[in-house]
This record gives sequence, C-alpha cells and structure tokens, in this order.
Amino acid sequence: MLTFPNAKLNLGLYVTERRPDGFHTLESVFVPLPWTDALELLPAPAGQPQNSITLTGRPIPGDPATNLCLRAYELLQADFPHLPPAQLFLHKIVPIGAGLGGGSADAAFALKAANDLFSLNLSLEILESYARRLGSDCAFFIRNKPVLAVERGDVFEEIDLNLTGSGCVVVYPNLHIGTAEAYARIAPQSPKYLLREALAQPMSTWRDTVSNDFETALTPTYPALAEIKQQLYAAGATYVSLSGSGSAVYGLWESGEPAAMDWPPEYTLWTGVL
Ligand SMILES: C[C@](O)(CO)[C@H](O)COP(=O)(O)OP(=O)(O)OC[C@H]1O[C@@H](n2ccc(N)nc2=O)[C@H](O)[C@@H]1O
Ligand SMILES: Nc1ncnc2c1ncn2[C@@H]1O[C@H](COP(=O)(O)OP(=O)(O)OP(=O)(O)O)[C@@H](O)[C@H]1O
Repeated sequence: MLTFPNAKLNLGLYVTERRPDGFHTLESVFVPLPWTDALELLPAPAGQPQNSITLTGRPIPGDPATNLCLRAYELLQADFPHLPPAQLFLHKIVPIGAGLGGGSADAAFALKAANDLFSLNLSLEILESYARRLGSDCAFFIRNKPVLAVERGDVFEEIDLNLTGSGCVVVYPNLHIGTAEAYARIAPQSPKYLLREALAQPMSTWRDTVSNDFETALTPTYPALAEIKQQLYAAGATYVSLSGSGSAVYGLWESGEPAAMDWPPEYTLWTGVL
C-alpha cells in the first residue's frame, strides 16, 4: 500500500505551562500542508522473518531501526501478533527538524496503512491513541484536518477555518532545530489574544494578533528566521510565521501571487496552494 504522508503548519502556537512529566501544554491550530513524503507498506516476501525499512531521498539522522514508521508498525505488532513481517519503503522529502511534523506524519500514515492493508478495523480514536505513544504531533495526522490542538498538542477541538485556495510558500533555511532544544528556550505564559477568536478575523489582522512563542524565543539565536519573514512580507504575503519549533517559516497569500524572491542555494522551498 502506497501512501503520501503530508506535513503540517502551525497557525499560532502558545506554550502555556510546563507539565510535571517534562512536556508542555500548548495551544495551536494545526493545518495540513500538501508537501509529502512517499511511504509504502507491504507484507515482507516469503523467507524474510523480520520487518525491514529502505530509506531513500533526504537523509534521516539516526539508526534506521528507530525510524518512526517502523516503530509505528512494531507498536501494532505487539498488540496484533498475527501481523506478518512487513517491508517499508520511505522516500523522504519533507525537511527534518523543520517544525513541519514530517516524522510524525510518516508514523501516523504507517498506522493507517497497516490498519487498511491488514483489515484491523481500528477506529480513528484507537489509531490516535497509538499515534500519541509515538509523539505529540503524531495524532493530528490520523484525521489530518484543521484543528485547535491543546494539552500536549495531541488533544483536538474542532475549528471552523478554511484556508483552501490560499497561496503558500514554505522556506526551510537548512537549520536543524531539535524540538526538545526549542522547548527548553521557552518561558511558558498565557497568550495575549485568544487564538480561536483571532483566527476568526480576516487573515490581514493575524499579523498583529497571531504569533508563535518559538519564533520569539529562537529568533535572537537564528537571525535568518527574521530575514526570511521580512522577505516573505516584502513579497506580498498576508501572514508569515515560523511553523512549530522551526526552522521552517511559511507565508500565506489570501489572494494574489508571491512576487519574485531570492533565497540562498542551501534553502529548500515549497510553493503551492492549500
Ligand atoms: C512543536 C510542535 O511541533 C508543535 O506542533 C510539537 O509540540 C512537537 O511535537 P513532537 O515533535 O511530536 O514532539 P515529541 O516527539 O512528542 O517530543 C519531543 C520533545 O519535545 C518536548 N515537548 C514536546 C511536546 C510538548 N507538548 N511539550 C514538550 O516539551 C519534550 O522535550 C520532548 O521530549
Ligand atoms: N520518518 C522520519 N522522518 C523524520 N525524522 C525521523 C523519522 N523517524 C525518526 N526520525 C527522527 O526524528 C528526528 C526529527 O524530529 P524533530 O522533532 O526534530 O523534527 P520534525 O520531524 O521536523 O518534526 P517537528 O515538527 O516535531 O519539529 C530526526 O532527527 C530523526 O532522528
């Protein structure tokens, strides 16, 4: 079964509390971004007793045996011992350490693919509970529609937000910012504006009312983030922000086309329509 795990953007992100378990409570709107990897899950050929993973495309740091999509499959195998050994093929395209949730999406799509391929008939709620065990961002990708995320970023409330048709440019400045490192730089506080209410207003107002706490915390160390933001606004973006814990910065165009922009060759770009 071939799937295309997509990335996500965070619209507003407020880190409100540090929890006793070391994680943080947050408030953020998650939106699917159609920048995708390719992930194939197949039963292993006869005579292959173990799961296997073949990685191509963008290099993924760390041991392939700990890849999140393999871990997702192993989690299901622990509860459903009749699941056969599988072979996974992951072609990685979405940048890593970017705040785009790419690894989490791979894991969530592996759970969904195993559920479909082997007819496990697990509900979306059950798939979300497996996904939560793999990472805070992972559960979002099970339903994969815009939501207001609270708690650890893995509990969702409905939100009436339709960005379909908005132009989008995502700029990854080739900086790998680790999620734990980024959280360690944040002093949790309450948001100045209620996110749900701010996002109900026209996109042109978001510049003043919707922000990402990681952007404030990381920009002094990574001045490139501010330069990208400035260039996206100069190209006519209606709203610009860091996604998640960075380092990808995105611009949204409510209407019209982005003006020409000039980026260093080591940057990776995605341009499209949501
Ligand atoms: C920044 C976001 O991308 C926003 O969507 C997410 O909160 C990150 O989620 P994620 O990459 O799935 O993160 P996890 O794999 O669950 O956790 C990685 C590390 O980030 C920190 N972490 C993550 C989520 C959270 N709500 N509080 C945290 O403090 C913890 O130090 C944790 O050890
Ligand atoms: N399929 C995968 N794709 C990407 N990274 C993976 C994958 N499986 C495991 N990882 C590990 O996860 C790390 C990336 O996680 P990290 O949270 O820094 O970035 P991210 O995937 O861009 O997501 P986030 O939005 O949470 O920042 C990598 O260093 C890698 O070791």
